[in-house]
Amino acid sequence: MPSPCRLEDALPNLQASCQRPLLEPSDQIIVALDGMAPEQAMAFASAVPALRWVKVGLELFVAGGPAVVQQLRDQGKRVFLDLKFHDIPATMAGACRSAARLGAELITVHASAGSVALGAAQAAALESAAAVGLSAPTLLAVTVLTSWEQARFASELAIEEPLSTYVPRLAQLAAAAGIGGCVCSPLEVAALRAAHQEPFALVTPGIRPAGAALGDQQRVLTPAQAVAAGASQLVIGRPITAAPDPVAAFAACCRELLGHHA
Ligand SMILES: O=C(O)c1cc(=O)[nH]c(=O)n1[C@@H]1O[C@H](COP(=O)(O)O)[C@@H](O)[C@H]1O
Repeated sequence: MPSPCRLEDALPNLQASCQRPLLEPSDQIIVALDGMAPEQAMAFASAVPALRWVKVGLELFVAGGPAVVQQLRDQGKRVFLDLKFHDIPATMAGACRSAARLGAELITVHASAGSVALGAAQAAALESAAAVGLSAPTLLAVTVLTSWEQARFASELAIEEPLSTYVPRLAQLAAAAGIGGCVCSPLEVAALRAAHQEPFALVTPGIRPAGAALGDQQRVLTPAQAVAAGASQLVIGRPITAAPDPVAAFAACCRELLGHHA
């Protein structure tokens, strides 16, 4: 994790390279604020004005709670609250009711919770946001985590169906329950996009710029490949946040997408 000072020092370079044409790519990239204490996450976000979307995951939320979401929103950031709810219908609904009140615009649930739980979660999120005068968040159903690879998924979970049909099956379940989009590997985006047109959102983690370390990710593509396949937005964490120069790494991802749009 870089010090906020270094980020601030590097900021003019980012601003110079992030003029108007970069706005669209910077709307497509969601930076996962993992591996940071709440105060570091706040410093990171404020040091990168071109960064529009941030993801608050389990690690940051458990450490900082709902205040983290509010503080990021106060900085003008759009928040993806990624707590991956997976529970019985009543608990899923209650969790989404509370999450929607925080002003998160994207919220994750697990598709494998099933259609009753997904429907209850969706209804609760809509009702709760409306009750406090907020726009309804988009619920995203996580299909199969990008850290799974086919062979281990089959052997450990005893699910023999190929991911190439299992993931679309979960996406269909979510869409039929009224969920607004899915989280999937970029490898599955093209098939899901063929079946589910916009505005159904396809958000893809498992993004690795060419040459970046895979870490625990298994089903990956580069930023440009993921967008070319039909991803709505990309979640990128360590390739940016653990880079020697995170500001430059963010700008490089934006430029890669600009090249794709050109
Ligand atoms: O829901 C997610 O965001 C998610 C789903 C998934 O299948 N795979 C996955 O990596 N993620 C999240 O996306 C981020 C990826 O981070 P990096 O691997 O560091 O780019 C992490 O915050 C994960 O929690």
